[in-house]
Amino acid sequence: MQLFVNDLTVMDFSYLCPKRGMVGESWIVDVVLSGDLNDESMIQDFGKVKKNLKRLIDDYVDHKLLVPADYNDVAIIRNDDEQVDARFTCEDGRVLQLYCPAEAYAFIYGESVTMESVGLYLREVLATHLPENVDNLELILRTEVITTPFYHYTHGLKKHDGNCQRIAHGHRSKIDVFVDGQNSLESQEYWASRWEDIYIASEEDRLAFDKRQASGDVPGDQSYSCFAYESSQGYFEILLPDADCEVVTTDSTVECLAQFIYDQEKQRKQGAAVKILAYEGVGKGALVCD
Ligand SMILES: Nc1nc2c(c(=O)[nH]1)N=C([C@H](O)[C@H](O)COP(=O)(O)OP(=O)(O)OP(=O)(O)O)CN2
Repeated sequence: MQLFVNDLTVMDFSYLCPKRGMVGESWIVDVVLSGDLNDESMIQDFGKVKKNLKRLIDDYVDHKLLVPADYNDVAIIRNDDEQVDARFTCEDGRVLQLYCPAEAYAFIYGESVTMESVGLYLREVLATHLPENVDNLELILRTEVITTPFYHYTHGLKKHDGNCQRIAHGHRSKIDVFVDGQNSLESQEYWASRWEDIYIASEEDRLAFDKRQASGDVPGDQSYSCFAYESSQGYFEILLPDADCEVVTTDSTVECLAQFIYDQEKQRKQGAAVKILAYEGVGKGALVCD
């Protein structure tokens, strides 16, 4: 007998990719449990499946930076104070470096982070938390079907009192733009291109290179920026190429990003009526209009 739960949760995270750099993602999780019926004539109470498995997925992947532990150009140094220094060099030589509390990362076996490698990692964790009558668990990871332009972004919300304060977590997000009441595919494509695999930083978090806590030089081949902040989970620092960043003068909540896109579109469309629906992952976001 099998029990399924679709849309168990959405994992919002970022990962380091040899080709793309830092990629924000939102993956929907479905689960299938196989086993015998228990005393309640259930494989497991849906309430328990949802609560327990979602908590584990939140603990092990959600809002973390996923690092492919077997990639040949990643250096990971765990310091005594539980800060982890992760320096990742992409195939084209770009360096991405983070210096964050250990719980901000998940180290995934394999040379790259894929649905398959994350599925194996999670399955191993979840399998040890199943009741005795359940003998197998299948995880299905998938992305939202989006038929219009979308982008992948990574950010951190230093003022958030939960895990969104982690400096490198992200989302795969749809963007809807209406100009004079009409859907503007041109604007949507513009933002999907501008924010393809982007890191969104706040100007006030910029850190001078000589104040960095992470080890290693700033590469000299292209221009880099460093951003850092202290929040309730600890000290977070990131170094990355300027070409991979959008630096805003506000926080990067979805409300602020919708306003940023709105302001830019008002300039691009020279006074036309503009309406923006900016998403943060799946099924939620902020709306700004005239
Ligand atoms: N009003 C806003 N609330 C939150 C924002 C925001 O921009 N505006 N942003 C965040 C975080 O960035 C976070 O990544 C959002 O993720 P979410 O999955 O919604 O958060 P939870 O894990 O708490 O929700 P689950 O349903 O458990 O996945 C937070 N809030």
